[in-house]
Amino acid sequence: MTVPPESVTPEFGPSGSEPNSGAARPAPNFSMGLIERPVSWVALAGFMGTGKSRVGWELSRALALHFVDTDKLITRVVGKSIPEVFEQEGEAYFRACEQEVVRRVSRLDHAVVSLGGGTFIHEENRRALLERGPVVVLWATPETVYQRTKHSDRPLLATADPLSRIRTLMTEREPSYRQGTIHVHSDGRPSEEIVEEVIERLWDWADVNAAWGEDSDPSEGERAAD
Ligand SMILES: Nc1ncnc2c1ncn2[C@@H]1O[C@H](COP(=O)(O)OP(=O)(O)O)[C@@H](O)[C@H]1O
Ligand SMILES: O=C(O)C1=C[C@@H](OP(=O)(O)O)[C@@H](O)[C@H](O)C1
Ligand SMILES: [Mg+2]
Repeated sequence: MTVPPESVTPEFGPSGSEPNSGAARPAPNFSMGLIERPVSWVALAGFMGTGKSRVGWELSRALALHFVDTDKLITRVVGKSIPEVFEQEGEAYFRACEQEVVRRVSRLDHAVVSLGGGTFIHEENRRALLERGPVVVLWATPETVYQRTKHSDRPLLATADPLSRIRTLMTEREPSYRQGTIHVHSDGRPSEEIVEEVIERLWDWADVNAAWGEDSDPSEGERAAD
């Protein structure tokens, strides 16, 4: 499976109204052809509706990195929407696709990777991602998730009582999400503010990594020539 060029485009928003086009965008640190960024690879995990796709896209713009949304990549490769994949191929097939995509995105560089809500639950995925680099987990209350997803077509929430489903699934998955590297709350906050916090926390993470002498990525926490 190759990574198609479409995978670097956002999955939301009409053209001309990209979420990060406003003045509040964190200033990218460009100077004399050098880009200052805390990391050159980062993944976003968390429950459905916490903002992984949106924040990931905005973060990729702020850090001048490619953007990959694993759900988008699966729909491109399989040629079906996520609800169609679930309905026609089954959830197990979708999870197998996710595993393959995780293997591939773990080998990428210069990328922000937004995962699907279930991707980080699978232990093998979690291990591969955490070995590759920092995984930022976005959090939101069940009520926020419900408000943000109620008009969407997420197959796991297509039930008579989606809020109860959200609560149950979130409780089940919480121990896995807790294993992320950095945790950021998204309730009641504009995405620009979340992106700013994520970048600050990534700098802190990169500083600590550098202090411990880890050098899995030579551009982390340094000025990287691009
Ligand atoms: N911080 C936020 N504030 C308000 N709405 C948001 C925020 N983050 C995301 N959204 C909106 O919530 C919905 C779900 O966001 P999305 O990025 O698709 O979440 P995920 O990828 O985690 O499922 C989208 O309509 C998105 O625009
Ligand atoms: O939580 C999950 O298991 C899922 C989350 C979805 O992604 P988002 O978290 O981006 O909505 C998508 O991968 C699929 O519907 C399954
Ligand atoms: Mg998403």
